Amino acid sequence: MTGKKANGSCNVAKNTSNDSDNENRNVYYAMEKPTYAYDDIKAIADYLMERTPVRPKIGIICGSGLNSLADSITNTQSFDYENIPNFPVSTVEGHVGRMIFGYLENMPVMAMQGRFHYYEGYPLAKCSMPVRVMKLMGVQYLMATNAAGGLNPKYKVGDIMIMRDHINMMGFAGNSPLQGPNDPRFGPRFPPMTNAYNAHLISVAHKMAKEMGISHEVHEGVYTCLGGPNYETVAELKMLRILGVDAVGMSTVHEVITARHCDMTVFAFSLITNIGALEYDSSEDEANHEEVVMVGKSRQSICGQLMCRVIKEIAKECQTK
Ligand SMILES: O=P(O)(O)O[C@H]1O[C@H](CO)[C@@H](O)[C@H]1O
Ligand SMILES: Nc1nc2[nH]cnc2c(=O)[nH]1
Repeated sequence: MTGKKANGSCNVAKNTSNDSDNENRNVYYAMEKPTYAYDDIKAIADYLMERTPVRPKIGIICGSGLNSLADSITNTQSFDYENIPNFPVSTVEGHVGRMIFGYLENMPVMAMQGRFHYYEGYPLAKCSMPVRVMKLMGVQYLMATNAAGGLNPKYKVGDIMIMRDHINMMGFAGNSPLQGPNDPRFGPRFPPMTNAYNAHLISVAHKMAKEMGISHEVHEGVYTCLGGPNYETVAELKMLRILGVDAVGMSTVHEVITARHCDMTVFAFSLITNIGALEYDSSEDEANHEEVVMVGKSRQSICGQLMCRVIKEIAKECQTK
């Protein structure tokens, strides 16, 4: 099954016409609602569960240009974000704006083709709200991907950085997806982040990279998320490097915090789509989103293979449990 037709009922939307007035209203509506209470999120999860028989164990978030990570999913059913009541909409090129349900390596999965970013105007809690929808649908593992600028001098464009850790720069400034009243049905008020990224899955990913013969282009490092949408200045990049950042982007950290808060196991990686310019005269090195999306598209097959192999290992482990 593919798409809205197979689903039959996922066209039950706030707006059924797609003229630009309605589109604008949808965007406005999605931005208007600043936070989601447990019941709001449960209503979204219920809406989806009433329309798909898939009970996902793994949630995937596709980064910029990485939509086709979801292409290997079989028996798919998809829901455009704009047709899911109270769901935000994707406004960034390279983010399709669709939730796919189906099976990967025999594991039931749901995949977001398109995520939400702070710079789009959404508060962090809203950016990562879909992670809580995943949780309420039964997801135990979050696999997040992103496009990022490389800061570690060993990294080259097209390399993959398995996320070992992150530095929550936006958190330093008092901005967190967990800000506001805590609902203990999701998790504790003060969740630890020491082991945010699952060490076992990191070692599985290295093993898989070795089997694929791509170990030389797969690294392990520290990611940071800045608010964007502008890319960094030279001074900012130099500072981030001193702080121990290997790759910089505008996403993922809030999703991971939200996932760990509700006790999901997290695996994440960055595709290095550009190299952060540490010199003023290197104008040809200036980051641009077209290049980011293009590199994403050119490397999505290899990223997809790595992800599928990690999922295959999770599937094996789930069978023996
Ligand atoms: O993190 P993802 O969504 O992959 O996208 C990254 O690429 C975009 C900038 O080119 C930003 O949105 C940044 O976060
Ligand atoms: N902040 C940031 N996000 C990115 N996403 C892809 N490349 C970059 C980058 O260089 N900086």
